[in-house]
Amino acid sequence: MLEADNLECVRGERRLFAGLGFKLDAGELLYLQGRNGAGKTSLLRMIIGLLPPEAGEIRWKGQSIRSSGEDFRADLCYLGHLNAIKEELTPLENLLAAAHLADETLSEDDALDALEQVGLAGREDLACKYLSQGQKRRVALARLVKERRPLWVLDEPFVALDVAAVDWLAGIISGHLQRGGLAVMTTHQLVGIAAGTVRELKLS
Ligand SMILES: Nc1ncnc2c1ncn2[C@@H]1O[C@H](COP(=O)(O)OP(=O)(O)OP(=O)(O)O)[C@@H](O)[C@H]1O
Repeated sequence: MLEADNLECVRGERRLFAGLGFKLDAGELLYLQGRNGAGKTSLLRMIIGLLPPEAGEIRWKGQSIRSSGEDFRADLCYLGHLNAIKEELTPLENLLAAAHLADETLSEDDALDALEQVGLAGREDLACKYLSQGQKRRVALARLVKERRPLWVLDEPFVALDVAAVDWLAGIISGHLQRGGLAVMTTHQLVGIAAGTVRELKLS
């Protein structure tokens, strides 16, 4: 469903990678690995269509993501390494706003349920600026609880999470894969995620 052929990435003066390819089908997980600066985030940005490759092509359901545009974006959920939450808004407001921006329907009850699942019950109405780093990360990750778009692209999703939250997130990603979803993620910590197939791609 997601395929990349012969990708080349140049940032500034440096060629980060060339001739890179992969194939990912329903229920499969792709881990991107590599040292700091190897180009993992750059590759994720290519996959979501924000960074055009110097050469090569990425296809979703057989069609180039450059021509599938809106159809591709409707199937995509991207979580960056920054939390992309508004500090002045509460967790509940942030979650509802994120759903609205993504053109998704999310009821207040579902949002409250998601926040409870990420351990933020009792903090729903507190401005995010008063939350800890890990709690802010949990607000961002709460989006995934009700997320049913098939392709998840996650940049360092486990950063700042405690052991219990790492387990919780691994379970959420496993559930997505078991429903036939796909996930691409960067990580510096290999976390055990139950998946039909786990692929690893190392950028050097
Ligand atoms: N807009 C840009 N212009 C020039 N160089 C850039 C630009 N964006 C990124 N780079 C460079 O590209 C390289 C790869 O960056 P990238 O963020 O993709 O690495 P990464 O593998 O995700 O690293 P990390 O593990 O530290 O998050 C870095 O050397 C970075 O400085």
